[in-house]
Amino acid sequence: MNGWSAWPAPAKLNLFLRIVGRRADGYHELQTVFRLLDWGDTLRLRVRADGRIERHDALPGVPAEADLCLRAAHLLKEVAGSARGADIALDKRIPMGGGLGGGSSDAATVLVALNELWGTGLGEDALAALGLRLGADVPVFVRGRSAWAEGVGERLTPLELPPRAYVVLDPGVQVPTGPLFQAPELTRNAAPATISRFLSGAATENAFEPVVRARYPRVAAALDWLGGFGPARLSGSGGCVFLETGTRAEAEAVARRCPAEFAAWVAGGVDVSPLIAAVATFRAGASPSW
Ligand SMILES: C[C@@](CO)(OP(=O)(O)O)[C@H](O)COP(=O)(O)OP(=O)(O)OC[C@H]1O[C@@H](n2ccc(N)nc2=O)[C@H](O)[C@@H]1O
Ligand SMILES: Nc1ncnc2c1ncn2[C@@H]1O[C@H](COP(=O)(O)OP(=O)(O)O)[C@@H](O)[C@H]1O
Repeated sequence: MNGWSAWPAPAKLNLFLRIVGRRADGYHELQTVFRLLDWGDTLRLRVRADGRIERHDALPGVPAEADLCLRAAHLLKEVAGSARGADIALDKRIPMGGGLGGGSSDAATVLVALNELWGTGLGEDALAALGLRLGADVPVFVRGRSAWAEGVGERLTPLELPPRAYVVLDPGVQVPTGPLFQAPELTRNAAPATISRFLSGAATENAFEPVVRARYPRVAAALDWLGGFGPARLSGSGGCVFLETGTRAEAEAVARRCPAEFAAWVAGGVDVSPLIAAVATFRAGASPSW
């Protein structure tokens, strides 16, 4: 052991996303279903005694002040008043700007893991509130449960969903979230749905899909190709798209046929994040790994 431990930062899919209003501060009220995946990034962390927070492998195009791993570590250190620091390394697998919540999940994992490693003792509610200061998608990853979400995504009701596999397709385009929420053609006043309508299969749309389809031809092409195998959907504000299947083998059969212009892989949906198991492992005195 060299002091490093490995912590999972899973990706998410939005199985449904509807925008039902807009707050006075310009943020949108939405309803969405976050499905956590058994696949994602890995954060490697090591406590430093000198109080410094160091990032070992900067993400291309992301300056330190925008890096969500660093922002999460500094925020926790400031709020909890910890004298300790951390070395942070990230094995990045989740495509950036893909609508799979990679940056948000990385931030949540840093908050949750450093809270353990530093012994700062914040509870789940306090960590979720800190996460919300970093991004609307961070609380679901802190709480670590697939969930029905309202508000800006922070009012969460955990869901137990049937076991499903997913083919996830990356068209190779980064879609920035902010401008999409500003799109004039976005439907932002839809009638609210209910959890039971979602569970019955009657609510599966994503409000961003028509906007992203029209603005990003490669995403449209990915939806069209995957749509040949079943109802393909956009995740979040895109650009990744996905298809739900009953078994992993079905998903793998589709992924194998993916044309070279896209990248495809297969992931399983989980009700509980692998981050929860990592915390339990750490509390039992072992080193988490993923
Ligand atoms: C669309 C969703 C669906 O899960 O995910 P992604 O596609 O980004 O993964 C989320 O709502 C995105 O959450 P997140 O990516 O954390 O967004 P933030 O960083 O908080 O916000 C980026 C920008 O989007 C706009 N924004 C975000 C959330 C929201 N409910 N209303 C908004 O209007 C704001 O202009 C904000 O400045
Ligand atoms: N650790 C990180 N991982 C990914 N993106 C990050 C990270 N830190 C900051 N960012 C910034 O956040 C933006 C959106 O990130 P990401 O979570 O990957 O996409 P999305 O919001 O579409 O799910 C990136 O384009 C990047 O500029």
